Amino acid sequence: MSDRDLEGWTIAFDLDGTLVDSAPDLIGTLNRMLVEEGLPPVPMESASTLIGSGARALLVHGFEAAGAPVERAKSDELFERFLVDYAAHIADGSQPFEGVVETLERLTARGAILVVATNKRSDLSELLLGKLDLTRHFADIVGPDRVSARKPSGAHLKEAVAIAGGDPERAIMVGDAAPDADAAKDAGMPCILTTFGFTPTPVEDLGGDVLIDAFEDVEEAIDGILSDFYVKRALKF
Ligand SMILES: O=C(O)COP(=O)(O)O
Ligand SMILES: [Mg+2]
Repeated sequence: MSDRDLEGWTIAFDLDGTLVDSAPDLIGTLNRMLVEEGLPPVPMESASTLIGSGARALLVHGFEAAGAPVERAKSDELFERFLVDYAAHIADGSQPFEGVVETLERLTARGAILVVATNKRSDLSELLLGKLDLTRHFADIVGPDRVSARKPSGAHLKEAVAIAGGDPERAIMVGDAAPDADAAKDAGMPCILTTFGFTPTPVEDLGGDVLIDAFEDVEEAIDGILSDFYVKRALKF
């Protein structure tokens, strides 16, 4: 096996719940919004049912969880306040999951292109990854505002891979929730799912190809997917 055996392959990573445990700051901002509205905060454990589809969805589901009218959560004014507060606290408590830096370094050394495909707005994703010193690992950071349709649409993944200079036919998705698994299916990409992320549906039921309990296991999962790919291709000839 050559040292750069992942040359020509792109790995697309989801952000929240895959690369970064961003629950403390997302739920922190949500709770400040709830308290300002005279509503009870939600417990940190509710992160898994609230995070995954972007900030607007987080606000709506958070207000629902607090028993408040969702109309209020949908207001632009509240959404703007949420974004300002979150940007100011984006890396107060958020941390990369264990093994992220080492694993991304190894994948890059093996020649893979790495890209972020997230439903978190691009500017906030850049801010968070910058503060955690993770930006240097990625060819690009692609939020929903930079593509024609967000996850669960496969367009998000295919366009993110292309923006990063990769080939969508030779790409693998790594995520933690239904929007990731569904987008991968829609794009025809193999999908690796973390079991330590945020998903209201049990991760076993999302239809991922491989589940990983630790971030560093992503490398072995990629190797398994690639060997299947090359075996199938060999059988076709
Ligand atoms: O912030 C969110 O709700 C979603 O972000 P993700 O797509 O990186 O999980
Ligand atoms: Mg996620």
